[in-house]
Amino acid sequence: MKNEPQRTSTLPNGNDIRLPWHLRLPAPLERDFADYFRGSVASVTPWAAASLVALLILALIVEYTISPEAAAVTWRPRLLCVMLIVATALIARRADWRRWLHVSSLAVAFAVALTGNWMGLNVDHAMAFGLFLQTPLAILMACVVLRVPFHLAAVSSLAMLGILVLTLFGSDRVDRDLSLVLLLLSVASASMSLFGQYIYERLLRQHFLSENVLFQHRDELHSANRILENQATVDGLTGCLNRRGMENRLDEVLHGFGRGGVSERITLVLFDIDFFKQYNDTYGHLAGDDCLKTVASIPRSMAQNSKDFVARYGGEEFVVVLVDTSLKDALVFAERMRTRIEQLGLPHTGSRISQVVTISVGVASAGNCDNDATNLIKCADEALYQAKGAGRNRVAYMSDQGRVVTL
Ligand SMILES: Nc1nc2c(ncn2[C@@H]2O[C@H](COP(=O)(O)OP(=O)(O)OP(=O)(O)O)[C@@H](O)[C@H]2O)c(=O)[nH]1
Repeated sequence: MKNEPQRTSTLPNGNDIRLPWHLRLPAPLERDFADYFRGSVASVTPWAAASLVALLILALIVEYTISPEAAAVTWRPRLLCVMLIVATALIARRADWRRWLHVSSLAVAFAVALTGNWMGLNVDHAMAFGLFLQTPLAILMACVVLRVPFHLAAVSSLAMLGILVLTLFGSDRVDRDLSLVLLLLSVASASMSLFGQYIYERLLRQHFLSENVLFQHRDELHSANRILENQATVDGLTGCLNRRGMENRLDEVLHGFGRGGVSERITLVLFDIDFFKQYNDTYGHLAGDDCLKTVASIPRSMAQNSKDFVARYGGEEFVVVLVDTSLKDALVFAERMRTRIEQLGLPHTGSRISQVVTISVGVASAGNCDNDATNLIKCADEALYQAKGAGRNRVAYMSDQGRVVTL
């Protein structure tokens, strides 16, 4: 047996699209489709209008060639129809007028149909009977050329056929048999054009639905990508950026600010929990995880600028990047963060320098470290190493002269 490919998406694909016979879609989709339909019609309306105008002018030339007297009667209604067609073409060009497009197209169709009937009764020539056939022509035009929606075209066709019946059978001028032939011809061409319009609209709706499904698939894919990207750059335990996320963001801010020429105002604060190995050994790994979460929450609550960010650089090492901050302000930040973590009073009996959890901090400014991410981290790491060496639970920084100073 042939293996069917496994479907992972819950969204429908092209084969799942089934339209009801009446073609109506659920309300919100139907509204979107109406806009989509008008948009697709608007692009062809000027061409349709041009061909209709050409047709009417040709009809007038033919009428004039056959009978100049007849043309003297028909040119005015023809001109009225041309004016309406031009108005419709203009409506199609303006997006804010397009809601009138179908109304205007129907007005054109009715004008051509009714003037045909009127001319049929008033032109005193054998060809006058042919003018009654303008009624099906108008239906055809409304349905196919100007692409009026099927339900509107169907109702209008019925109305126009009703008018044709009244005109033909209400006048003594037209022979009964001829009236019947004209009516049957009209019904036949109206049915054909309506059928064509039904098929066209069905295909258009199916195309619209396929596109809709495609957009939904695209959105689903985008949000899946966003989730994956988030998972790839965020640390699951603390909710801070992970190392990869940090490197991306740091490059971004360094380059972004570099363009503005102020990347020296980016400072990097690197800190590490003192004797964390002993913390794990004393309280267990789970308690160690809780400790990491609590400690990380302090710089996160302190970072003010929306571009600042906190990242977990390694096991119990964190980075805070302060954007548009001088080294002096960053040192104030670092010292305050160190104090607040100490003041949390998280018991740490395994620490050799305190009874509570403390951190050591290294600070470096991009201005002092070549405005480069790798160098900036290296400078901060050097400062952190010195802070550890100087007894831990303190802040050290890389000075302008490239020397590490411990506070
Ligand atoms: N609970 C927990 N522990 C972790 C995690 N990641 C790393 N660690 C632990 O963090 C400890 C880091 O130990 P060290 O690098 O020796 O650092 P330290 O004990 O803090 O020593 P100093 O930095 O010199 O004060 C190791 O014991 C790791 O197992 C984690 O996600 N959860």
